[in-house]
Amino acid sequence: MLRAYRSSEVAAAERPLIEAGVPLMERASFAVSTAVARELKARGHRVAGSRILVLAGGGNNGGDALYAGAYLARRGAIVDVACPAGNVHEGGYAAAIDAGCRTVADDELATAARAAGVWIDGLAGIGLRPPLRDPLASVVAMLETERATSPDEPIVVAVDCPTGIGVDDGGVSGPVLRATVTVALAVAKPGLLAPPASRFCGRVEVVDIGLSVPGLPAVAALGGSDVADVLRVPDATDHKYTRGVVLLGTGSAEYPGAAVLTAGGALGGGAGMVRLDSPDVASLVLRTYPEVVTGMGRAQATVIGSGVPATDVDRLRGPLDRALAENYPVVVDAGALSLLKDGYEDLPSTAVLTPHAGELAELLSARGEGLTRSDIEAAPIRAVRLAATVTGATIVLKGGTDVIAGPDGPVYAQPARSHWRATAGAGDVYAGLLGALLAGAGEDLARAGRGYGQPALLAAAASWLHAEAAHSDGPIRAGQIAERLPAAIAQALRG
Ligand SMILES: NC(=O)C1=CN([C@@H]2O[C@H](COP(=O)(O)OP(=O)(O)OC[C@H]3O[C@@H](n4cnc5c(N)ncnc54)[C@H](OP(=O)(O)O)[C@@H]3O)[C@@H](O)[C@H]2O)[C@@H](O)CC1
Ligand SMILES: Nc1ncnc2c1ncn2[C@@H]1O[C@H](COP(=O)(O)OP(=O)(O)O)[C@@H](O)[C@H]1O
Ligand SMILES: [K+]
Repeated sequence: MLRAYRSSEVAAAERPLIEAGVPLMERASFAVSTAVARELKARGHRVAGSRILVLAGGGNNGGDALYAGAYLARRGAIVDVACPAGNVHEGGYAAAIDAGCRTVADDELATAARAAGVWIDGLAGIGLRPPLRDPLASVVAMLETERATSPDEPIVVAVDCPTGIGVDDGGVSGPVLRATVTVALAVAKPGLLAPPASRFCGRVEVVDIGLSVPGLPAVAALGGSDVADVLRVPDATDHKYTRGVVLLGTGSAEYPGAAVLTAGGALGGGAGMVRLDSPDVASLVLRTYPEVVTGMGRAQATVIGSGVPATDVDRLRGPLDRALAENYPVVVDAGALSLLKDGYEDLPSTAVLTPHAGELAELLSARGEGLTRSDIEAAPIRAVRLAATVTGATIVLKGGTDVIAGPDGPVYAQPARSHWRATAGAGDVYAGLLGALLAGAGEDLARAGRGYGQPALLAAAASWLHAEAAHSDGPIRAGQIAERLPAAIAQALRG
């Protein structure tokens, strides 16, 4: 699991170590130099003879970059050092010069940037309060133009974070120096995991510098082994009912395929049984999935709304109210979200809403919170937190990175592995899959009651599996994502 902590929490954890003389900057800069060497090696280059540009701001982030430049110069790299902020970390600068680095004047920076195969971004780290001001804003804009027009893209190694991102809120409010790899010191930061800032980070590597941050992370991203920990694996005592029954109120005469796709998601996600309560589309679903049982009956999780137009959602009130009354999890997707615009004031966290940004904007505005779709896309962490607080429910904001929050606990940010996933029906598969994971835990969730963080964790696990199943180098259909879910589960369990 990648755990991200806010800059104030990192700074507070760092303070006693620095006072005790623990050489954090030495460790951080060594880790950065190692990451640079590894990037060069991966492209068939050696450190010795490589041209490297250190971009150093006036704070400790610049210090890290300068000491890293010194290490690399000692290994034979040709290292240029640019300090465009007007001030510089003195110890780092002295070390760099001592190791043979060359200082680049401001008017030589573009030429030095073009000549270098690697840029080390130490302009600003967790001390940055965005948006970036001049002169750094102009420097970053110039470097981005340089990169866009250069025939050989440089490897950009960001120290702690790409300069310019909203480290704590994941926002992007001005120029950002896009990274190839971000070397996160000690822990990740929210902006490294959550969009839109995370889109500027490249690969995120967290390096151990002997600093741990206490408490729950603000944002987390599950990996395969975390998913394995929350999956319910059947044993010799299980049968179809104990594994979890998913009831689907999905699909309609207008959108019949959504019922097929949610059923595929639920079956592929390991439901013990899938029941379908959508008579209009039952024969179509049975043709693809004869395993599905039609009609009402007991279920440990309910999925409603995928492929159900607003004109037809009233029939879903019954299954929704029943799930809420019995405290069983319910996934409220697509058309069924419109039911929540009126009433349903205080939902439990076992109600999991799966809007895309447009649907979330509508839901929030019905609840008196005037956020537009673009406000939500610009600040998804804030939007899901707000929606979870206002509704009481667990929110899955679907997109290139799924951003998930319950009324308490961390926000989860689960990235797609391939953007070919953005295809019609992929969300239906997700809803069914999530139904299966919730059904597996349904009895426990029903007993645990309100405010319980597990639904968000299960939704994050569903996002990981969905991303894995949708991983593709070319176009993929939603039905194929459903078919690949069993392999994704097997992969998580293999570790
Ligand atoms: N945590 C750890 O474990 C360790 C942390 N370490 C490192 O310390 C870093 C944090 O260092 P930090 O606190 O000195 O701040 P930093 O990121 O260099 O930024 C401050 C500079 O940015 C500037 N600046 C600010 N806002 C700006 C704006 N809008 N536009 C333009 N400029 C702006 C600000 O200028 P000022 O506002 O003061 O004029 C100042 O010059 C951290 O990310 C990591 O790399 C490691 O060395 C050791 C272990
Ligand atoms: N840019 C993107 N890259 C990868 N996945 C995406 C992107 N945008 C959306 N997705 C995913 O595609 C799915 C789309 O769901 P949704 O909008 O509900 O579509 P539908 O209703 O057609 O199924 C979601 O699982 C979402 O996470
Ligand atoms: K940086």
